Amino acid sequence: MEPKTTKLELKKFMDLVKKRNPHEPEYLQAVEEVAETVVPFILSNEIYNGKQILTRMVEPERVLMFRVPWINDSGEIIVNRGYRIEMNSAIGPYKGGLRFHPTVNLSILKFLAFEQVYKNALTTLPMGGGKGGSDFDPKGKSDVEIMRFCQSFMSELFRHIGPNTDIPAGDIGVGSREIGYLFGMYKKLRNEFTGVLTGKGMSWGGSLIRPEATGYGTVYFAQSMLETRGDTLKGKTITVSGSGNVAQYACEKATQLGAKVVTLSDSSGYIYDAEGINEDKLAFVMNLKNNIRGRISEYVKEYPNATFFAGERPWGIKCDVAMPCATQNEVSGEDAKLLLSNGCYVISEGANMPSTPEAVHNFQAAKILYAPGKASNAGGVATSGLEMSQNSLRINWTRDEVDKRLKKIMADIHDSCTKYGKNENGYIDYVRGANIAGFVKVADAMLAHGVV
Ligand SMILES: NC(=O)C1=CN([C@@H]2O[C@H](COP(=O)(O)OP(=O)(O)OC[C@H]3O[C@@H](n4cnc5c(N)ncnc54)[C@H](O)[C@@H]3O)[C@@H](O)[C@H]2O)C=CC1
Ligand SMILES: O=C(O)CCC(=O)C(=O)O
Repeated sequence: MEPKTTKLELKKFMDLVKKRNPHEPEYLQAVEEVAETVVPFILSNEIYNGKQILTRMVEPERVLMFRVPWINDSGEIIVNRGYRIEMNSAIGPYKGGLRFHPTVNLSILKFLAFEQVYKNALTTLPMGGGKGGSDFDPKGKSDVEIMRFCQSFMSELFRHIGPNTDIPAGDIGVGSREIGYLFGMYKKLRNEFTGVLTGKGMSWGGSLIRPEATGYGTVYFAQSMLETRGDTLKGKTITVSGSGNVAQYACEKATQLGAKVVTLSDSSGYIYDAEGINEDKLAFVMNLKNNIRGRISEYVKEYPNATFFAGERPWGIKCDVAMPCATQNEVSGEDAKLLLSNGCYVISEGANMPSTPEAVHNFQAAKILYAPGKASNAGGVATSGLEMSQNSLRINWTRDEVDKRLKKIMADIHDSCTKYGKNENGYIDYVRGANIAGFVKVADAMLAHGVV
């Protein structure tokens, strides 16, 4: 018997999602942004209509929530909460990062996991979507505390993941140090050496260019957008937010391509360096953030020509291109107006969902080149996919080989966005393009698999 089909309606659909996910504002925001473009597409494409595909997609395949007890350096027992959202495995094993940050909750991880499903589909690689993490705050913790926490976290997570099941990686607060501790514990518990995590160190299964990939990819995507207008990054002034992994390598690649990056930030404020953050200054920031783990305000002590603005975000600084690379909802509607009034005409998001719906609306209404994170920051997870391929083949590609593949993937994502997002007047709606291209790939697989 054929299942009974029910026609999709945006309002009814969103009412249902809101009812099922109360108190999850970030998740509802991410779903609504996709539904606004995908529902009309479903309604005009008979094969998807009535199959409840979107209704199935917004229900995670599995949500894991667990206790993470550990002992701090003062001998106290601390209890954090761990999560893994296994969102969708239609096109491959669950894949996506782990976030350690005090703000982590179910809403944030579900929004990230949902975005990851679409993003991973865009990469053209066989990866489903997932995300996880903990409300653990790595700030101010000793190295040994970080290790103990990671070991406790993995002592539960290990039974749910595997190289063909679910492959976590880094995100905010999880870098190469944490991946090392997590991998060590997984290896001990399972007694096997496999590519169960990506972002690994080079001597134990990592890929060249993975640390750089998200930031580089965001810049490559900006380049592709500029090309549609016969333009390049050379000579452009860029504002970047964040000063972590994504921000650092966005700054590096943009500078290599002849642009001038004038800002970086962290949760305490931003620095403005009108002369540009060149290679030497970036090396200072990398040491400050990756080794010393200090605040971005230290920058102005080393480079007194720069200014630190406490508690502010960098969107009031005049620029041609903005790359938000810190966190979700860091660009408000008002920030967007400010960027536009100062002449900014390219936004390439390195972070996940950094622009509020009002900001996205303002960018699109002004017909500037605006790329949502699920397209422009997909280079990180794509290179994780390349790390998985190298692990399976038991080989290591050269830096040039991985970078060449990353560039091609980012160009292909740009093509997919253009295919589904180009309006009759020639304007490319990258939000619609990314959402529909991602949806089609996952939906086709779900249709083939039946109602499961
Ligand atoms: N690491 C990766 O490969 C990928 C990361 N992303 C996204 O990029 C963004 C940055 O991640 P990473 O650079 O990996 O993390 P990170 O931990 O290396 O750096 C995070 C940066 O954001 C800043 N930040 C965090 N919360 C903030 C807040 N509330 N206000 C202002 N600044 C804040 C931190 O100070 C830090 O500079 C996140 O949205 C993440 O989801 C997206 C794709 C891949
Ligand atoms: O490399 C990965 O698997 C995860 C990257 C990630 O978390 C993201 O794309 O947001």
